[in-house]
Amino acid sequence: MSSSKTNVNSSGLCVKDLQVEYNNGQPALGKVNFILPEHGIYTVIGPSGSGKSTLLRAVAGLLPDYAGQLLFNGKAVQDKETLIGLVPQNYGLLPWKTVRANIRTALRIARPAISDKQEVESRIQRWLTSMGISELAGRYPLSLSGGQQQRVAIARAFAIMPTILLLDEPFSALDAITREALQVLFLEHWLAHPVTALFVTHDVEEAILLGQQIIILPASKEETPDIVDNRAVFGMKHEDKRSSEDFFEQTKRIRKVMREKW
Ligand SMILES: Nc1ncnc2c1ncn2[C@@H]1O[C@H](COP(=O)(O)OP(=O)(O)OP(=O)(O)O)[C@@H](O)[C@H]1O
Repeated sequence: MSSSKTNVNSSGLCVKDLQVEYNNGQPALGKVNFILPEHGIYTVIGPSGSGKSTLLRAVAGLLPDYAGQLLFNGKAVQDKETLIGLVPQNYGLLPWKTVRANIRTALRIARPAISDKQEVESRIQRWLTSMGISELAGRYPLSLSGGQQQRVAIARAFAIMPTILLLDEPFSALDAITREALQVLFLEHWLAHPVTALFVTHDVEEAILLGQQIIILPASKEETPDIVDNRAVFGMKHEDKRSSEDFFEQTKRIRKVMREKW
């Protein structure tokens, strides 16, 4: 997508001419432009080292330095009003706190205005129930399976109601069956509570199943990312996606870009 099309006044997350170099002066992320509309979800794929995590770190406000602009509804994403939720690959749970306390701590930090204890507890309970893990509330993260820990991480991310939800390969450490179950669960929750989301994955199928648009980062920092419109597949019933002609066509389209640019 060319930078001229990236209008900084658009609503949603506007990434304009974003480029990142770490201290060593090597480019970590080539020039990226896109607009993720509010309540939209885009997936990001790219080869190892192409800058997927760097892109998320920049949006999360974790990088002191970058070139370009990062705006949400016209304001800098670092603005206090923009609450960022992050679901990392390694779940990011506090091992010394129970499942319930993990979510409670996140709420206390991210949503200090919700001070009513009962409201906090009922919100935690609601999310634990909807992620199918209420019986795990008193357990510690390290006593849980990877899939269970990731359910907790997702419950926690949705519970704080972030302005932007960033997911960094959240399912890549899981076995195929658990992964597919969590894809369905995540999508159901996202459809019910469509938070503006950027979802990084290594997996082409996952990118097609979960993104309205798919941002494909190239291996070379000199090249422009490709952005593939995936609304046709995204709009289907989840169980029909994989067997559809559109899904097959998208797979071919993305693999072609991978052959040329990875
Ligand atoms: N803290 C850092 N300091 C210096 N260079 C870094 C740092 N973090 C990442 N890089 C470099 O920036 C580039 C992009 O890294 P990044 O982790 O964003 O890629 P990625 O696409 O997420 O890779 P992977 O799929 O392997 O996780 C790589 O060349 C990496 O070596």
